[in-house]
Amino acid sequence: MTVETPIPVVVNGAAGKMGREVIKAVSQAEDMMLVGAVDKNPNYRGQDVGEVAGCGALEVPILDDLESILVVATQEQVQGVMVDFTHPDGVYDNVRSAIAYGVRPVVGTTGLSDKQLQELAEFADKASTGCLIIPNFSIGMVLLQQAAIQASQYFDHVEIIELHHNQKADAPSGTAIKTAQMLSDLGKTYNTPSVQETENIDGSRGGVVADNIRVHSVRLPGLIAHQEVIFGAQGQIYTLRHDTSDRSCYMAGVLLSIRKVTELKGLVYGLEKIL
Ligand SMILES: NC(=O)C1=CN([C@@H]2O[C@H](COP(=O)(O)OP(=O)(O)OC[C@H]3O[C@@H](n4cnc5c(N)ncnc54)[C@H](OP(=O)(O)O)[C@@H]3O)[C@@H](O)[C@H]2O)C=CC1
Ligand SMILES: O=C(O)C1=N[C@H](C(=O)O)C[C@H](O)C1
Repeated sequence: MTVETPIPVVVNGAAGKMGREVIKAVSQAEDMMLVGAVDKNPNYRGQDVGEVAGCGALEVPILDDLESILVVATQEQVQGVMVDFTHPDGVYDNVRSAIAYGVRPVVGTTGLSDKQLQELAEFADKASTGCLIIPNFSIGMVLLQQAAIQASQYFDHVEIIELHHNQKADAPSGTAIKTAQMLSDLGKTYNTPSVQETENIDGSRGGVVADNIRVHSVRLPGLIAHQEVIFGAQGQIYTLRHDTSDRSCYMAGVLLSIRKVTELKGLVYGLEKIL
């Protein structure tokens, strides 16, 4: 029996809410090896990432220089993977750096613009490197999106409400944008207005994401991540809802993505494409 060489994994944003979950999941995966932990938060610099994540010492310190850790990843026998859960402001540069060093990005960070996604796709293509950008790693959200696509065959009116904790930097959520894009890609015309609307308070009708599909963003302490897709027709409402109660729900998708990205060439956007 041949024993496969473990996939070297760098976690960027390792001290954050998602980063800590990824550290726990990767350190327990037998086919992965944690080779580096990066975070810009100075409070954690030099600390053992396993201690910070709450899973016991892993002998991997949290550092703040991504490029030096990417160099470490390139010295392993097999091509490494960088998992990024950082911030919308830094993720584009992080992905460029990883690809430039030949380390494959698995990106959970949201907030990349369409232009940035396009540029990263071109960069990954040129480098012939796999890159996964996944706005939502939970299977429940993939199922919700599939149900929404099915429902849109029968409903012409739809709006999205996404609700998140109030530490979230970007609005609307990456998941809501992706959901609206998936519905828009079906080529239908949604939400034809039946009256001339006036928005007396700016923003009260939400933001139009794609093809006249509106997204409403709620931010409150006590929430984690929730989304409703509400379809309406004469005399009936059909509501699809997904709720997360623990960030561990994303880890099966993250581990699958780390394994799959090593087989890809070019950028893939969305968990549904690799299931
Ligand atoms: N795809 C998915 O399924 C999911 C995606 N997300 C997304 O992941 C991202 C992170 O979320 P979350 O973990 O809740 O956020 P947190 O703020 O809890 O964690 C982010 C961590 O990254 C650090 N950081 C910020 N910028 C950089 C950078 N340029 N380089 C390295 N480290 C950096 C932060 O430091 P500091 O605290 O100093 O800013 C913080 O420690 C968000 O975009 C969120 O929307 C979240 C959940 C699921
Ligand atoms: O910030 C979060 O928490 C989440 N962000 C992602 C998004 O913007 O869609 C995924 C999930 O909703 C949690």
